[in-house]
Amino acid sequence: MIDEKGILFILSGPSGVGKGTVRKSLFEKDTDLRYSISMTTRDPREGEVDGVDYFFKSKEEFETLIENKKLIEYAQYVGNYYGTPKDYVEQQLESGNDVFLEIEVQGALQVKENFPQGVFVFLIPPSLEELKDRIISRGTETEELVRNRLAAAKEEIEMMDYYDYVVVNDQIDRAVDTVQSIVRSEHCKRDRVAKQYKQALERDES
Ligand SMILES: Nc1ncnc2c1ncn2[C@@H]1O[C@H](COP(=O)(O)OP(=O)(O)OP(=O)(O)O)[C@@H](O)[C@H]1O
Ligand SMILES: Nc1nc2c(ncn2[C@@H]2O[C@H](COP(=O)(O)O)[C@@H](O)[C@H]2O)c(=O)[nH]1
Repeated sequence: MIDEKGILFILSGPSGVGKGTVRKSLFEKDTDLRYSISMTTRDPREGEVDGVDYFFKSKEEFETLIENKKLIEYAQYVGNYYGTPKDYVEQQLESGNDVFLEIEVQGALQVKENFPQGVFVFLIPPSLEELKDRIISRGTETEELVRNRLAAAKEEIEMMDYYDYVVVNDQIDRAVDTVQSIVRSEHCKRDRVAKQYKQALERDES
């Protein structure tokens, strides 16, 4: 059995582009991925469950997590904190499992500093008008929050050059297939496969 650390996949993109929709559909197809449930201080939306959609925290609890270095990244986004739990991600990667993060851009850039070997995927909408329609039609944000999220979206889209892959989420099935192909092809990267073989050969010789 070849042992190797898991791959960290990071999916980013502006609010409303469809990250959650793509991720849920991908996870129905690829059961080997592990989703890292984020921490947030925002209020749960209708139907959201603590420990499934997010770990919902108070501002004080979140700031304690920051102080105790329990997050691999965190960001303030449109008035709330969001962050990725360190222990879960590190344990899963160490056990050889691939981990999937769905996070905004400031956080993704922090992850890139600490996990440069991660695979960074940016999801973009077919147009800004379509993005606005998607946020509004989801029906979860006030008018003010829609405006704030769209303002953030414009800055986020400018950061797409920092990503390894850019996927247009025009049709959901096509976007999911593309992200799944990225996951598969990362497993076939020559360096990764060569390293696995080298480790196995070294073990055989010892
Ligand atoms: N390809 C698509 N075509 C049309 N509508 C879509 C598509 N992908 C997602 N949507 C819809 O767009 C809305 C926003 O999707 P979703 O909540 O997945 O976005 P998100 O990027 O995860 O947002 P956030 O970052 O705010 O959590 C949802 O109503 C979803 O059904
Ligand atoms: N930096 C991080 N961003 C995160 C994390 N979890 C989610 N997010 C992103 O925040 C915005 C808003 O999310 P919403 O659920 O309020 O719509 C969105 O872009 C998420 O992807 C995280 O752990 N770190």
